[in-house]
Amino acid sequence: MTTSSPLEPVPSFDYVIFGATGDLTMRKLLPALYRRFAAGQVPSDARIIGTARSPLDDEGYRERARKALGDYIKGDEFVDDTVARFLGLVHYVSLNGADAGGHWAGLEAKLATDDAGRVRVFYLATAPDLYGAIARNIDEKGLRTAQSRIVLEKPIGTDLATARDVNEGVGRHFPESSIYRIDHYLGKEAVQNIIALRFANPMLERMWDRESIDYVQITAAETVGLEGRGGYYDGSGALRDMIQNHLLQVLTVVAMERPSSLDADALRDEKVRVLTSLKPLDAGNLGANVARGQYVRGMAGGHEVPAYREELPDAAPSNTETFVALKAEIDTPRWQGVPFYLRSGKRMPEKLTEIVIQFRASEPGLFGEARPGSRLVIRVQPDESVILPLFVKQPGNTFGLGEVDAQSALGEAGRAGFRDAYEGLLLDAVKGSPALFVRKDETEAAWAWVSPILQGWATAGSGPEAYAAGTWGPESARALLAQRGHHWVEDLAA
Ligand SMILES: NC(=O)C1=CN([C@@H]2O[C@H](COP(=O)(O)OP(=O)(O)OC[C@H]3O[C@@H](n4cnc5c(N)ncnc54)[C@H](OP(=O)(O)O)[C@@H]3O)[C@@H](O)[C@H]2O)C=CC1
Ligand SMILES: O=C1O[C@H](COP(=O)(O)O)[C@@H](O)[C@H](O)[C@H]1O
Repeated sequence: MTTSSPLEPVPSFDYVIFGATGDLTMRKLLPALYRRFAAGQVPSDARIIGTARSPLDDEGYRERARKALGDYIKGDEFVDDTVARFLGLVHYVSLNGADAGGHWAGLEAKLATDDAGRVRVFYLATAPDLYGAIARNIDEKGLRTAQSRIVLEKPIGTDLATARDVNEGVGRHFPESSIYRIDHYLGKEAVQNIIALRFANPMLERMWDRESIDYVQITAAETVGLEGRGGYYDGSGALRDMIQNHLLQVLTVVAMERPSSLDADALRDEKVRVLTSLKPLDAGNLGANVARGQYVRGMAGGHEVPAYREELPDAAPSNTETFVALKAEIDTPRWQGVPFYLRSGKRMPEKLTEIVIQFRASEPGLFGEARPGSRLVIRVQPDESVILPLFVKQPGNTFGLGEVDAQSALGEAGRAGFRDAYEGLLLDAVKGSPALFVRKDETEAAWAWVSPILQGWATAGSGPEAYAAGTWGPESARALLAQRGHHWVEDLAA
C-alpha cells in the first residue's frame, strides 16, 4: 500500500475539477489542496483548473476560492502570502461537462504542456448521472493522456443498476486502472490503522475470529442535521449516504482475511470477498435485522432543533431515513455467527465514529465469577485512538480487580499529518496509488447487498420510526441487539 505521507513530494500535475463552484469543492477539495500546498507537497508548477457552467473568469473564481479558504481554513493555517501563492495555481473554465458542444477548447488551452509525462487528474464532483457524459467528452476531446486518472465522488449511483450505468459509462472511456472511486473514510488515519493493528500484532491477529469475538459494532454518529443539503439527502437517506459506502468499507477492513500483500489489488480482492459473503437482507428478514428512523424535534448542542421534515426546503412529508442500524453477518468460517452491528445517524448526541470489538466473556476461574469480555475500541473521530480496557489488581494486598484503559492516540494534536482525509487521497490520485480507492467490483458488491434492503422498504410501505433529535435513534435500534443480549456501547458504558 503506497499512500501519500504528509511530506513526500508528488510529481507535477494538473487537477481538473468538474463541479468547481459546488459545496464539496469549496468545503473539502480546495482546502485540502491548499493544506498540501502549504506543507510544501504541491509542486510550484501545478495547476488546479476548476470547471462548472457558471460564467466566471480566473479572477472571479479565485475570489470565490479565497472566500472558501477563509471560511474553512481557520486560525494560523490561513496565511495571506501562502493563500496568494496557492491561488496563483488556480484557474477556471466555464464549461458544461456533459455537453460535447461546450467550451472544451478553453480547457484544452489551459492544459497545454510540453511535458508528455505530466500527471492529469480529472475530479468529478457533480451529480453522478453526469459522470459517463463527462468521461466521454474528456476522451473524445483528446484530453485523456497516458498519465491521466479520473476520480469519482460518491455516490456511484443510487442502486445496483445505476451504479453499473455509472461504471460502464466511465469505463468505456477510462481503463479501470485509472478510475479512482473516492471514499473519504479510507483516507482516515484510524481506518487505515485497522490493517496495521490486525496484521502487525500477532496477539490480535490470533484472536480476530468467532472463537474470541462475540460481536462487532461500527458507529458513525453525527450531531448535524441537513446542513442545507436537503435536496440531495432527501433522495438518498442514511443507508445510501453512509452505510453503502463508508460503513461497509470499514466493515471490509475489519473483517477481511489477511491479504497476500499491501498492494491495491490484493487488499481489494479481500475486501470484495467480505462484501460477497454478506448474508442477504431483504423483504423477508428486514424486521429482525434492520431499524430505521427519522429525527423529530429535540435538543442538540444545548438548544432546540427542528424536525427533519421542517428542515426540508418546503417542509414536505418524507419517508427518508436519517438513521439506520442493522445486523450484518458474514458467511465465512472466520465469522460464522458473529453479528456486525452497523449504525449511522444524523442529530445524534455526539459526533462519534468508532469500531468496537467485543470479545467473549471469560469462564469463572481464579478471580471468581465470569467477567464480561474485553472491548477493543478503535476511535476514528473525534480523537483517533485505540482503547483497550484491561482488568488489573486493585492496589493493596488483595486480588480484587479493577479496570484500567490502555489507551493510545493514533494522531497527535498539531502533528504534521493530514487534517482531513481528502488531503492524502487527492495526492494518492496524483501518485497513481489506488489502494485507498474503491474498485468497480467493490462498489457493485456493496450495492448488490444494499439494494434489496431498499426494495424491501419500498414494498413494506411503512416509514421510518421517529426519534428525538439528540438521542441515539429509535428504540428498535436497541431491540436489534437485545435479541442476542448485546448492547450498544453507550449502554455498556452506562
Ligand atoms: N457536499 C458534500 O459534502 C459531499 C458531496 N458529495 C457528492 O459530490 C458531488 C457534488 O456535491 P456538491 O458539491 O455538494 O453539489 P453542488 O450542488 O453544491 O455542486 C454541484 C456542482 O456541479 C456543477 N455542475 C452541475 N452541472 C454541471 C455540468 N453539466 N457541467 C459542469 N458542472 C456542472 C455545479 O456548478 P454550475 O451550476 O455552475 O454548473 C456545481 O459546481 C455530488 O455527487 C455529491 O453527492 C459527496 C460527499 C460529500
Ligand atoms: O459522505 C458523507 O460523509 C459525511 C460525514 O463524514 P465525516 O468525515 O464527517 O464523518 C456526512 O455528513 C455526509 O452526509 C455524507 O454524504
